[in-house]
Amino acid sequence: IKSEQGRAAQWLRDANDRAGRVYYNLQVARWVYATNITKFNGERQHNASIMSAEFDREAAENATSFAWENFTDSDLRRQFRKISDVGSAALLRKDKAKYERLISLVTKMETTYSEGQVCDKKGTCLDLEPGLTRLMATSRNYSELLDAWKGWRDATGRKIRDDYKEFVSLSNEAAVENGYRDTGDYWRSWYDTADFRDQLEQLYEEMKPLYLNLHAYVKNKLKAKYGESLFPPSGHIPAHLLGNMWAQSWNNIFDIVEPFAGKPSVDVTPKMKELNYTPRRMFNISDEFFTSLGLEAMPQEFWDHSMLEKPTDGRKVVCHASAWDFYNKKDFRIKQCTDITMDDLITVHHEMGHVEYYLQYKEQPVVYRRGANPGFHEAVGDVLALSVSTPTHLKEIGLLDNVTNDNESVINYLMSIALDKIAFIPFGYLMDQWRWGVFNGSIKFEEYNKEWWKLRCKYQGVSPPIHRNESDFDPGAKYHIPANTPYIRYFVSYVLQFQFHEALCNTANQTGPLHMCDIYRSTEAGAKLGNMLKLGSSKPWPEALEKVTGTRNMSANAILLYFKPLIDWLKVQNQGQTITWSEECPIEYYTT
Ligand SMILES: CC(=O)N[C@@H](CC(=O)O)C(=O)NC[C@H](CC1(C(=O)N[C@@H](Cc2ccc(O)cc2)C(=O)O)CCCC1)C(=O)O
Ligand SMILES: [Zn+2]
Repeated sequence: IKSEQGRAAQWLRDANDRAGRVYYNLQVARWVYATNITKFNGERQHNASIMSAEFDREAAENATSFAWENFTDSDLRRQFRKISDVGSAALLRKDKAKYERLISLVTKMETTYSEGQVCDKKGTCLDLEPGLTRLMATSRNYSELLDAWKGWRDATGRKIRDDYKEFVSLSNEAAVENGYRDTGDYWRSWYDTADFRDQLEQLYEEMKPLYLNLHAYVKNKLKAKYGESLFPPSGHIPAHLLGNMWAQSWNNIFDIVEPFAGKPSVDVTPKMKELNYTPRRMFNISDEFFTSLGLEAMPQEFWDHSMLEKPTDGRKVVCHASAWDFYNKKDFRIKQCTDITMDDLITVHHEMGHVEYYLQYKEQPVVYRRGANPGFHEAVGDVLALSVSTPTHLKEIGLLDNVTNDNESVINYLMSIALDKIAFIPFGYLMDQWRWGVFNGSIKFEEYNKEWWKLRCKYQGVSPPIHRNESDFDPGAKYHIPANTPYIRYFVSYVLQFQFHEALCNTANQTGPLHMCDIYRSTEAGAKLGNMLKLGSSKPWPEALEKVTGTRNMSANAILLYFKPLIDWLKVQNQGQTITWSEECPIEYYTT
């Protein structure tokens, strides 16, 4: 068995090298398409996807010539197990035409989404970025918001409803061919956790009281702003009033909900514009934070080849921000239609967190160049952003003139962070509850939209501001559905990032309250984080988590500790109020 293991190890080294070259070509073709949407580039991307899938399938087939399950070397076994899981490429073995249809459906849906526009009566058309995003963030006109909200869903979700139905059946066929019950079963396998769904439910329940209190407080402020009569008696908040196209983060309505007026503003967007910030400068700030921790700087190729702004030469691009690993240990990029806002400064850190992970695990075999689980990959940048967002840090980089940390300022600050992090929790949870239901057949095509709104009303406490029916397809108006990008990773990340933040703050000897911690320039914290990132997916994720936090379990304790002062304050604010809503959506699904 020894010599066979030796032979297998050699085969693995070759397979990983070949994989690197194949994935490089795939990423280049995908990048060219995403930064210049044309028919030709679409076909080129399609062909590269086929070649990459053929490679994966063939590698999996060749792996079966080794009795790897009996190997004594656990690392060899782990690599073979990962190489044997080919994902949707399993459909190639059964029916190549079906596989081609599957990937062309995803490209078609994602392109429809990326080209979506809303045009007003005068014929001025807005893209999602920056036009509609800015409108949803800054307009305080109920019907203007409603037109944008409805128009976006008409321009995207409605158009891909039948494509999505076909996609679901092909995706499930591939999952079954790959040895899973359905696509959701396959996606959850990446967490390698038997009671994963129960753990998620438990975490949601632990954070629910904080969300209920935030929801009640924000609803009261919105009623004062827009008028009680526009809110359904069921207790839901109309989904278009929360400063975001999907009501998934509410930080853009801070001015409406601000607890204490007259304090130094925590929204540094005006200051960024006043200082003539450029996207490049935003990326330099983020890069400097990473190097202050002793982590890797963005390489020169990153600055040479990234797309940091929406092109002005007429090219159609996928504006949805993304980070790219080209699997050649040299080429790493970000594509972002960066707007000069605090929101986008946070996103810059989020995307650069992905690239830092790529840089830290680039010496791993290709098969391990992944997050310990997908939630880890989503948490890296957000951990640093928690430090960057503190008033003391914003002052240090010149985005805040003065810092006051009396109790009222602390509540204002925690509110601004809660509007992003707590508001997101139910949305991050429900996105894949819907999709897993669609994939396992419990949500039928005829009730896609009804079931979507059931989850939105139940978990988020938001309701549709106008009547919806089954020719609408509102999940399709959220990027990750047409782009077929799983979402539970973000819910997991929002839990993990506070566990990482707490652990790294301790390592950085930050003794104050957790919400004021800034790990900037702590090379000890950076080393602890970097050593975990270097693992990639070479070890089970509880082991990676333990390396940073000392525990092997996800826990909501860190996020609850972080927001403790706000929780106490909100409970006082909401005394005597009903902080829940009826589980069902408002009967008529619309406001009179
Ligand atoms: C080649 C490729 O696909 N690469 C992957 C990375 C990888 O897998 O290696 C990738 O770049 N994915 C894109 C995706 C983009 C964003 C996103 O979609 N965010 C969620 C949820 C959220 C929102 C706010 C926030 O602060 C954190 C999360 C949303 O917008 O709903 C948009 C803005 C932020 C992150 C991303 O970066 O996760
Ligand atoms: Zn991400």
